[in-house]
Amino acid sequence: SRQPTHDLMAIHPYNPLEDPYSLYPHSLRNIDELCASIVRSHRETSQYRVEELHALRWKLFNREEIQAYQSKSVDEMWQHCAIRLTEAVQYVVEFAKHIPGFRMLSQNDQIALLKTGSMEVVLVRMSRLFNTENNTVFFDGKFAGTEVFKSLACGDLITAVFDFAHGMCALKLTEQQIALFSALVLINADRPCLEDKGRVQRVQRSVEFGLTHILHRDNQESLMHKLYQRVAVLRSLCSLHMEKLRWFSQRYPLTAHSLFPPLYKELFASEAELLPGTNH
Ligand SMILES: CCS(=O)(=O)c1ccc(CNC(=O)N2CC3(CCCC3)c3nc(-c4c(OC)ncnc4C4CC4)ccc32)cc1
Repeated sequence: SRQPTHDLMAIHPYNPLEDPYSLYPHSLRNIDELCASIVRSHRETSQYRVEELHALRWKLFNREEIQAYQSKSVDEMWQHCAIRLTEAVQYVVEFAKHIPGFRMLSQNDQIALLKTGSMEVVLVRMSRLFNTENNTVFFDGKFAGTEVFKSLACGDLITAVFDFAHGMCALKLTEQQIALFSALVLINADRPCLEDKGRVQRVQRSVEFGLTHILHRDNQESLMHKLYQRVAVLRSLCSLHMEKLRWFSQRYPLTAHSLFPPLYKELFASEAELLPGTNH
């Protein structure tokens, strides 16, 4: 039976006879072109190429550098991380803009999808920054273990992020599979506050078809089910993050509301907090 929370990965049976193009009136001639444009967009906006990360994988923070991170105050470290995360989200916004069909959606729906999906895509992409051999993540130019994030005072969240990344790395996804999976995480017709759900659904279906097409071609249809499960973990990770963010904003209101990068107000502030006139 279809579990309601996982309809994002509704299994779309691969039917080679069905011409995907006939289903989705896109400017693209066929499903290969759709996949190619999403993969190209992922490559151009992935912030770090896997080859670069591989070359840097043993560049670790030394004792002094770790000490420096750990002696930051909670709000200093959150602010420092916020800047890094905002950079990562901006690349995801660029990625979204080149997903065929995304720009055809209304401004409101584009913001609504990014508001709820950009953090999820950042987390999927973060799994590419992991070196599972020494349990470190590429952060601030070097590879960092969980101890670097101690002063964030949210060890459970960091542990959950590291665990999620290990789970993603275990799937050994190719860049093409990560590209299509990221697009599918973003284009989700069940996100709240969508004006034209039907239109988002059509774009979602074409991306779903692209992912099943790629997995069929790679002879890895079994991955779909595992990606299915990853989406559920992503959701819980993001709600844990929002919970920490609420805790942090209450404890350090000044930092959260004035120092967090403007993207915060754009993407994460609740409607009530949005400055008048910035409503889309
Ligand atoms: C989104 C733009 S925004 O609205 O302005 C915005 C909104 C919220 C925050 C506060 N959260 C935060 O800073 N977080 C949370 C998390 C850890 C849990 C989930 C992602 C994280 N991760 C990183 C990060 C990495 O950021 C690019 N890159 C590698 N590693 C890491 C750390 C292992 C977690 C760096 C900051 C960071 C900041 C900014």
